[in-house]
Amino acid sequence: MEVWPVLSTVLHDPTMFKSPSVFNPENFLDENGCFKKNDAFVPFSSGKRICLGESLARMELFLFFTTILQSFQLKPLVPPEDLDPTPLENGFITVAPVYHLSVIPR
Ligand code: HEM
Repeated sequence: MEVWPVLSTVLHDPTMFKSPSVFNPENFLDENGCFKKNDAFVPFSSGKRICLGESLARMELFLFFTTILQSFQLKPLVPPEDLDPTPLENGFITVAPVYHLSVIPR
């Protein structure tokens, strides 16, 4: 028997996330605006087949984004309220929409 784990059902669980279908940092904040660990956030899976590269990926993402944010100011070309971050579906996976940014050295 084959078991296919479908992480998207866990990552979109309405009982675990305030707004599971939209990008909302409040999904990870408590009532005081402090970071709150959510056990349902398992993008690297869990158990025996958990991602072997999790700590490398987390380190890379941290270094990548902190380096960019320390060195540049990022500005959208349109008012932020006009941006729609809803992921695009291609029938198999969802992908982030394309954005154009102005990248200004600090
Ligand atoms: C943001 C980046 C990444 C995400 C979200 C991610 C996510 C995942 C997920 C969900 C699985 C489990 C797939 C399953 O259910 O079988 C997995 C497996 C795996 N990942 Fe990643 N991964 C990332 C980056 C990396 C990197 C950087 C490496 C290595 C340098 C890596 C190496 C692996 C390996 C070897 C497995 C297979 C583990 C096994 O089946 O025993 N991943 N990853």
